[in-house]
Amino acid sequence: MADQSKIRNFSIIAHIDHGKSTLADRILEVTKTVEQRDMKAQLLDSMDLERERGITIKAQAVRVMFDASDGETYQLHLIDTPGHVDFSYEVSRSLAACEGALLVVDASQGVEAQTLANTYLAIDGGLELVPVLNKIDLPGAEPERVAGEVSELLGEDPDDVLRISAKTGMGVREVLDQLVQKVPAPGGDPTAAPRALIFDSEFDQYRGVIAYIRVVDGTFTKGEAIRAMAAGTEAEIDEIGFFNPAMTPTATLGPGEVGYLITGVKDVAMLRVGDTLTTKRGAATEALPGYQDVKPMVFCGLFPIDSDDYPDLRDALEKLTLNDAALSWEPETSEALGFGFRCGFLGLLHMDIVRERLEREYDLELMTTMPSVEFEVELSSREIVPVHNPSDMPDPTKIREIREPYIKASILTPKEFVGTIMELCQDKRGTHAGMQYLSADRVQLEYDLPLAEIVLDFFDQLKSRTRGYASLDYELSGLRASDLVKLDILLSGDPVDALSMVVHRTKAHDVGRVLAEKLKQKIPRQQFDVPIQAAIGSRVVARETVKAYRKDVVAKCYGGDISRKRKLLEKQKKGKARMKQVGRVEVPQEAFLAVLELGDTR
Ligand SMILES: Nc1nc2c(ncn2[C@@H]2O[C@H](COP(=O)(O)OP(=O)(O)OP(=O)(O)O)[C@@H](O)[C@H]2O)c(=O)[nH]1
Repeated sequence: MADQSKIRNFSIIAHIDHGKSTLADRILEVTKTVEQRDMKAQLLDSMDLERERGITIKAQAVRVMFDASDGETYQLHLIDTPGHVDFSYEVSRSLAACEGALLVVDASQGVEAQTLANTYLAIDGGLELVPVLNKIDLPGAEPERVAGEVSELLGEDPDDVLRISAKTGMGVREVLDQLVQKVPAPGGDPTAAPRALIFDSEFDQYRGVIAYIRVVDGTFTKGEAIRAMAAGTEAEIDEIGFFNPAMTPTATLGPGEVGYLITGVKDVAMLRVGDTLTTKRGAATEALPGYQDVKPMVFCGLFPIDSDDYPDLRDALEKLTLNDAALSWEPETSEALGFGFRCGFLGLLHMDIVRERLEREYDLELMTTMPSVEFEVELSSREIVPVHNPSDMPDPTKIREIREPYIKASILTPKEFVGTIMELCQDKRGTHAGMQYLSADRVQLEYDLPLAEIVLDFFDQLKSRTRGYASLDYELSGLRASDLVKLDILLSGDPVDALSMVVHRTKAHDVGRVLAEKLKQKIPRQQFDVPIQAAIGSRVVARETVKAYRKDVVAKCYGGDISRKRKLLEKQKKGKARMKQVGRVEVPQEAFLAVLELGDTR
């Protein structure tokens, strides 16, 4: 068994694009875990989608052997963490599997919102941090300034902060040397009842669920019967091993070691991230801390364009759920769109990824309705009902109170943009909750904001107002009562359920007006006039008309936007326009997402 004192478990944490994957690749090279010629760029990002989007979705864990300059050989486990706020629970579990973390900061950018959020997570988890300035090969690098920011954050001497280039490999060895000195060896009792943390789990078509584990106490051996303490799942270990970076079976994993475990279990929900594994014989009685059921935050309807595809969509969702415990769905029937599913996601990015996988891997053509959050509605009868579909909103006369989820947002920005960001936050019903200077030029703003506003277009607007310089991180802070109303859209006099939305009363008029205008641009001319109305209850607040088709009108001109969220819309333009017959009216997919563009004109 491995010498526990020579094990080091660490993650790399960084803001998106600061070079985490590149540094991980260099570490594999420096330690000769992979030969340079075998090195595929960004080996750790295994899914195609990830590589294409350039973001890390799944945590991975690689064992590397490092001959340090102190003459000792260390067994390092590098645990890669997801880089997006949607997956923050997975990040927290990956960090819980480590004693230390490399904090990578782009020397040409500086500390960003996610750098801060991850740093706080790591500090809360008691991790030892090794800060690193990356990309010093760039002409625009400002290592002195950024070292100052890092030292503000961690209290380090700025001169001790390593300066490296993950691209050229410069300084990477020194990083590992500093790491083995600073980060403590894992504690853990080899004789205690066995416990291991599942920090990630994924479904493999051939092998079933692969659980990524960090052994805390005792040992786990092939053939042994195990139990997941929160889920109650019982199974036998078919294979246990580590990543080198290929899966390498071994006989046992002991305290402090990181690896994988295969049991034949076929559903990731049975071996969930955050759960504690123990052995059936000599079982531990106390689970490791920090288990949480992840809850979906954002919901939307997914409907097949061709209603014959409904069973295929169900199959595809069932398969995806095997691999994604955070994805939830239930059948939904819409008068406008027919049979489909109401799906719940961790956030907008998660939603985008799932939708894309359904279309790409399962070859489905889908209509997506606008994203919504989950409201809590207290009826006059005091009964409390969750509502995550605007069309399910109860009759207003029966409602005592509607509560909506709020977030605490942390925004990092150069100080010149503070004014415009405050304006944006106020427009999004935010309340100011604090402001600090991180350095002479960089400011951290804190706001309490309704999640519903963030879900729509907050992030895009933040980026465009600050030319990409501001960064955002947030966490859920609870529910608050709000004066919300349901806004209905009627086409040719018929309400279209899939276009309903829940908005704040003070904004209902403006939103109704802009939405009607947007829909007018999106809905192509038909053989007859199509009146578009926005209404609160029976009160019409806005009206537009799509005039009947005339011969000289050739095609619709679709507006163009370039942000990530609107790629959703972009994509439609490339292929044939997706249309759905709603009553007498042909409605394109874009119309159902028109609400995402509201912010442009508001
Ligand atoms: N010039 C230079 N570019 C670098 C360096 N390290 C990374 N990059 C580039 O920066 C970009 C982002 O690097 P990644 O390693 O993908 O960043 P990441 O932090 O893993 O990003 P996510 O996985 O999206 O969180 C890539 O284009 C890299 O080639 C460096 O030291 N110097």
